[in-house]
Amino acid sequence: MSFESYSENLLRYPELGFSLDLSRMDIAPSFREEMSGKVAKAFADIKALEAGEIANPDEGRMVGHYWLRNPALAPNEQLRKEITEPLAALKEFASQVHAGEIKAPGGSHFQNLLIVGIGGSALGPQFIVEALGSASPVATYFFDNTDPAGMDRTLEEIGTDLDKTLVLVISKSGGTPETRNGMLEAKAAYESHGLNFAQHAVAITGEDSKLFNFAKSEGFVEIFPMEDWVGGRTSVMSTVGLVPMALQDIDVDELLGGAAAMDELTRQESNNAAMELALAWYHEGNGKGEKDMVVLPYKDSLLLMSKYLQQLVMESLGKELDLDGNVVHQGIAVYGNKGSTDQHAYVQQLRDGVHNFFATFIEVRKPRSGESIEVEEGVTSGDFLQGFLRGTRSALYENGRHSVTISIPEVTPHTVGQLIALFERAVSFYASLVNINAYHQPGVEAGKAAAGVFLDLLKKVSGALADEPMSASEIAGKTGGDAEAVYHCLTHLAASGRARQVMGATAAQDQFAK
Ligand SMILES: O=P(O)(O)OC[C@H]1O[C@](O)(CO)[C@@H](O)[C@@H]1O
Repeated sequence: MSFESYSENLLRYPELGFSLDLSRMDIAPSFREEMSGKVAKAFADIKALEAGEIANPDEGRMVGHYWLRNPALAPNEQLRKEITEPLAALKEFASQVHAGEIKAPGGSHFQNLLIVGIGGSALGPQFIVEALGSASPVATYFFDNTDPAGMDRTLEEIGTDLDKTLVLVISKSGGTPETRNGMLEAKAAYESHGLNFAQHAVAITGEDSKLFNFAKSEGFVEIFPMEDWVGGRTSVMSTVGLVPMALQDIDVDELLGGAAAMDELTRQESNNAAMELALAWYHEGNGKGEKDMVVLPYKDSLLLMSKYLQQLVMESLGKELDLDGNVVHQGIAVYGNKGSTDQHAYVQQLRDGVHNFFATFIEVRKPRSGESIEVEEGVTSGDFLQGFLRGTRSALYENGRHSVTISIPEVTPHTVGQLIALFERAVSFYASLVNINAYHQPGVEAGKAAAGVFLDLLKKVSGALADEPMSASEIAGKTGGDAEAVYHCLTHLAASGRARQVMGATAAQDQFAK
């Protein structure tokens, strides 16, 4: 590839030190021409969304995450207040915690945070603390699952410091079972140490949700609001992400400022990094997600970026129906870890194996804050990191595998804000290009409903166990439900010490008793 061609395909925002290199995507100039109608519609759509249109028609909701970093954009005064008042309150709360004006009931400063949440109510805070929290005055722990062993492990890590640990229970809906369970497990742990849970707990949730009412009645230290016009996966710049950030002493204004700057630059109709990224995704996957997105940040602190983007992209774009009700089965699969570590894991397949992906390299130009030693004559560890990034990009391209390279000067609240905004806006644009609603998640409900069916059956199966051993089919005869579903309940009860299992030659011949 000629240098001219690289240069023509390198989009730069010099004021941010940001660039987006699309040269290795091999997009013919005619493609933009072909897409011009869809692109014009996507610009009109995002304008309407930012003006407060019901952009999430299924849920009848506005989509307001772009207002969070520019409240002046919000369509009315009430909405502006819903952004600015909690922002001022959370900063004040964090400064009171840091000053020891709000402290643990025993009199110590809060030294730890335990964040209880899942999906969009955990991934943003997890990504942020990993990227920016190295100098934080508090240690942060998470319950982001209903795995009892995982919670036990986290509690063991906190150890005897539970009395100095502030719990943030985060749930927009306030009714997510995993989060409810995590909160109840945390409460039980506090009580087993003779501590009052509510006096160590803060809720971040929608007004009048189950969690809101629980927090009110128990007397939590504080409740921060979460508005229905902010989706979980785009909530990191709402109270969901900013309360933890402020407590971790990470500059929230810088994060918001970085996002606002990227928003502004990606409102323009030319030199628009978010639109170019969305078009590149469309081109690569034929507008049908035929290629997976492999995210490779060459910086350890951005390790969780692929996980964060996985939810943002896959929950937003993975849809069965388009906005006209046609079955489209849209989506883009996202996975990744970090470079150059993955060079020694799956890059072998990327280079030589099944060709079902494109790579997204994230380059952080500044290697480290201090001086570097030479690991070989004239060469530092950072030179190696850069060498591996450049080398992998070239090696992939030589074998016909495309890549995008996003470059930022260093990992700061401002640049992380830019990256989040870039991908949020690329998702908004891509959703318009393929005509889907990026802001609902009907598929998640199917799994939740099925889990409810399992739990109901589990209770019946547990009640039907007797001293006399029976097979799964015999128990199914008493409880209803199909024998396989009953069998899964029985093996789970046996594994958790609530049933006895006598193995037969086959699953159908296994016997179960009380
Ligand atoms: O904040 P909540 O309501 O607990 O929801 C947690 C997550 O669950 C989902 O609704 C579905 O996975 C996500 O969209 C959301 O971020």
